[in-house]
Amino acid sequence: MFERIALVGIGLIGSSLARVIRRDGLAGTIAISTRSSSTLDQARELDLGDTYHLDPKDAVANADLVIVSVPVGSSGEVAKAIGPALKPGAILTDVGSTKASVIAQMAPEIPDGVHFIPGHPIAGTERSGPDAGFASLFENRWCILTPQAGADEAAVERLAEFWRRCGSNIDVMDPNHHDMVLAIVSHLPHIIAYNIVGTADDLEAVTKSEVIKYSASGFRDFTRLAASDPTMWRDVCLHNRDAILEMLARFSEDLASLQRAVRWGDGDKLFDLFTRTRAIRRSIIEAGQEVDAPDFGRQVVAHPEKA
Ligand SMILES: NC(=O)C1=CN([C@@H]2O[C@H](COP(=O)(O)OP(=O)(O)OC[C@H]3O[C@@H](n4cnc5c(N)ncnc54)[C@H](O)[C@@H]3O)[C@@H](O)[C@H]2O)C=CC1
Ligand SMILES: O=C(O)C(=O)Cc1ccc(O)cc1
Repeated sequence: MFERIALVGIGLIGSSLARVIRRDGLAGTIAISTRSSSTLDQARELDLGDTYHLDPKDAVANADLVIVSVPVGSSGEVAKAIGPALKPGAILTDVGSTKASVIAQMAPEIPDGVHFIPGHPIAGTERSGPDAGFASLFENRWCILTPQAGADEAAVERLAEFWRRCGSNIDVMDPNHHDMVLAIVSHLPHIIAYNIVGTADDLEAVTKSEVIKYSASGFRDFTRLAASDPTMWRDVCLHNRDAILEMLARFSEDLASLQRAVRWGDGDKLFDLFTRTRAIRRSIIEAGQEVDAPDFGRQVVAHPEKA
């Protein structure tokens, strides 16, 4: 699909892209760049690309697709570094979990003639680093593109086709809407998981050992999310602040109402809520979304659009 693809950042997402691009022959050459030489060495040992560069300018020069896969707080710094080296007509995209902030950081650094089309694959795990990636990560998952008004339609379609070739379905969305939706479906669940595991960790040592011993009982599911990369999630919290605060406010109100139902023994209220939420999981399964994390055994049902 592309002569040369440059991957800036080669962690879980960058290395999964490298693997699927190589497996399916989506590029003539894969150029890899990352900040630390030890991570770059790791990528080389894993044979993820064709050329390896500590200076991202060397990776993006002559690339017709550049994919930035770094924590969202580093997007501006990366854009500043690569901006002057980007080829006119190239497509520049990212995979960041927040979109308005990434656009605000990157757009001013992009020269005219380069097609900047932000993106976000809704696919991942709690693992990080070049050895965590796998080629099938994006299969049957959504990838959201948030092009700015006036973006070149042919370039948007070319990027959409790239993601389809990686196995994903495409949605196009306004960046602020993206940030609001992702705050509730992804950012809040991670914050809640970090919080509950942190609360358990604050308990006395004796209780803590019981927490580990009996972790099969619900707590375990939270520990997977709470094991996610601290840098990535610090940046998500700092860069989707308003939407996360809005969702946390609603969450806290609902939690207070649940607390009241427990205190006053309002069984009907509890039963009604638990019945409503059970139906949500059923609809996720019916929509063909994966319901278990890869480590716990994948249950993937073909997406209806693809079936
Ligand atoms: N982990 C996940 O499940 C998902 C993550 N994302 C987004 O993808 C992006 C990357 O996340 P992961 O691959 O999971 O992270 P990761 O921690 O596995 O990899 C991050 C990579 O970026 C590099 N890096 C960090 N700062 C850099 C800089 N200033 N210049 C150059 N390279 C730099 C690191 O060396 C590493 O190679 C993040 O923006 C995240 O929000 C999107 C979807 C899912
Ligand atoms: O591991 C999980 O359950 C995830 O939720 C993965 C994930 C993390 C961040 C994203 O922006 C998208 C997907």
